[in-house]
Amino acid sequence: MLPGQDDAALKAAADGSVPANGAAGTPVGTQDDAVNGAVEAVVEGRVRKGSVVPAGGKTEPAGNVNEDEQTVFGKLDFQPDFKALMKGRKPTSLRWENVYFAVGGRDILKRVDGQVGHNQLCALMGPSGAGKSSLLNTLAGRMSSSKNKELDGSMYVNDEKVNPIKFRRHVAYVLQQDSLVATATALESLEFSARLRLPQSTSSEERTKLVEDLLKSLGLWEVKDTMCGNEMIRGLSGGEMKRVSIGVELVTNPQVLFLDEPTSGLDSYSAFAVVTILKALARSGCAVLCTIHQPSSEIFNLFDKAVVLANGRVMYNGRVKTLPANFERAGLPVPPLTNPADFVMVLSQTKSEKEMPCIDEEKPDHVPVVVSDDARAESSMGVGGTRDGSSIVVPTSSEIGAGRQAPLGVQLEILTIREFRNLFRDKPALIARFGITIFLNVLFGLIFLGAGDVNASEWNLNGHFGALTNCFISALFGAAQPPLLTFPLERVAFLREYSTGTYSGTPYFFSKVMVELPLYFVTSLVILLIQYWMVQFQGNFMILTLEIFLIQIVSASYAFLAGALVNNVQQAQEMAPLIFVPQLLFVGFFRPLEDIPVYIRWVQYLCSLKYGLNLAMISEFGGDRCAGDDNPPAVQTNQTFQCQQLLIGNDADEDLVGFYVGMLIAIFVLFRSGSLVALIYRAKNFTT
Ligand SMILES: Nc1ncnc2c1ncn2[C@@H]1O[C@H](COP(=O)(O)OP(=O)(O)OP(=O)(O)O)[C@@H](O)[C@H]1O
Repeated sequence: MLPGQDDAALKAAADGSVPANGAAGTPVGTQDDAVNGAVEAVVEGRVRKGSVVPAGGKTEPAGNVNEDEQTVFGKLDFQPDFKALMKGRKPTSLRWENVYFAVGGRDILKRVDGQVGHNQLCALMGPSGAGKSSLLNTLAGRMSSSKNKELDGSMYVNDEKVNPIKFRRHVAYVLQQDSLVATATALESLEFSARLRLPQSTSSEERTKLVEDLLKSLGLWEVKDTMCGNEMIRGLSGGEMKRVSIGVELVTNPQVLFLDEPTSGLDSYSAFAVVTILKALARSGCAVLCTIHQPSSEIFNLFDKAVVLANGRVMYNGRVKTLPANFERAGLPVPPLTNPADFVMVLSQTKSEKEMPCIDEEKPDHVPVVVSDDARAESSMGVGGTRDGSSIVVPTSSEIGAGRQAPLGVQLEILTIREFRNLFRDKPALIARFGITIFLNVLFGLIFLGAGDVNASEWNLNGHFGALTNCFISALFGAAQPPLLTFPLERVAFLREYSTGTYSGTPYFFSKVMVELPLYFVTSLVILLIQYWMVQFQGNFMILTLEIFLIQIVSASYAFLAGALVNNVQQAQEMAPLIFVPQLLFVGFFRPLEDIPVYIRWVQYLCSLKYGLNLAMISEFGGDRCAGDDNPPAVQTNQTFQCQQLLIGNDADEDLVGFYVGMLIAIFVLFRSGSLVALIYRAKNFTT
């Protein structure tokens, strides 16, 4: 048995109350209607003894696809087969009734009903703004809570009323935008998901087998070692990426799969491959509902049924095969040689609300006619009962992100491995990071060449001090840039993984810290290795390196907090002045701190540059380090005096080294904690 399978489902399979999925292996689309009907009756009889399945919500026969599908695309060059994944699982049907959603008093979903029958693949269609994503998100338990949103309705799984939020762990949701880690291969992406989302009792052999089966069924075996890629890293094609996104969600063996426009942006063959996979999944027992825009007739015909929304109402709810006949009966025949999908989309966009048909095959006595607005509202209200019976409730913060999770230590280990892999594989970012650091520091070294040589006759304190402050200020600026973008760049992937309970925020956050600390140490070393001898600094090499390291990690803390508070890269970049400008203003160079109004002076305690520079000045100009061994005693005394005056003038007290270090550590802890809280709070309160 594969992990994640339900004991009750296995028991039901054993006692014959459900079909042994895939055992029949009946190819879809090859039977004539009589055979189809017979197979359906058999399957239906075994699955739902004594229950009446409405016409549109028919059970489809289980089995494989791709065996005899007659399409212009021919057959796929791989066999999507999810029987092993869904083995023992009772086929799932999904039904929703009376679903109502309003925002700010505006009705978005006006009490809609629909159903995905056993083994069915259902398309959710409609023009932009019709309410497709709202319905999908509602059923997936992903609707956000807020004062101005009203949500109501009922959802049933295998005819049992469920709360979509409580049912979330059995649901997989594939977003329109692929949110995969660019440097992870297809295999690693699935392994990551399997390692963190499968029960910890799953053996590594079971996990490996599951991931391999999935890669083969998704047609990804040949490209399993290719990185997902992004704009900078060449990787998988769009269709392959989409299949990886589906695979990442399938590892949990979901009962219901929702997809938001899985074919968007794909060429027709890739779209065909994706929908064929979805059909195979449906045939294996998973209820599949996906929004889709303008499918070609080839792809539309792969769907078993369609739910078409227009202006938040159901315009069509029934089988794809019978769609033309149903519209003809409603007096709206599909013109010859017209793709029925195009026809319904045009209809939904051109008819006024009053003229809009309301065809629902699932109503036992449905009469597909154009009904008046009032009558339609009434009939829809009548189906789902009253609001008292609503099972759709808004998730609370604690419910979002909650789910089956590996222990924190395992999460941290796996996330840290992924971070390190990401660091080393993202060569352009690594080269840019170190390339720019080396270039700039060589430039600084040349500009301040020999400025710290206290034995030279042309030594002057201003140049020496300028070299030191420039070294620290540039280290601060350089360190803040990458982390400022870290969270915004990874936000979509993080939210997907967090909302599916793959991991929690704390290990994610600490995995970043684990990678960042050694990285900043190496960067600090590179900075000083270049500048120390070019400038001829006088302080202890290792102490100066540690001070640069400290100022870098504190500076990164501000950037992490800013990054955790924004939604995208652009907003993050706009936050940059907020990090840098106060640092410069509260260092005391432009206006002595005691002259800054007292009610704003406290900001100095949050600015790390001041403490970092005080430490650097003490290391570089403290004691008799400015004297110069080769200088005559008078010059030694003079230079030492100048340096002591510099320390006094800048409030750098050699007795307060511990305080400065403590303040830097305190700022580090404060801002890191702040960014962790912000990250988790925003992720918990984020819903689509
Ligand atoms: N949280 C929300 N706040 C405000 N308006 C919303 C919210 N969710 C949905 N809407 C509005 O509801 C309407 C339906 O949106 P929805 O995203 O469900 O449509 P859709 O059919 O999926 O459209 P598309 O195909 O363009 O994605 C839109 O006008 C949208 O602006």
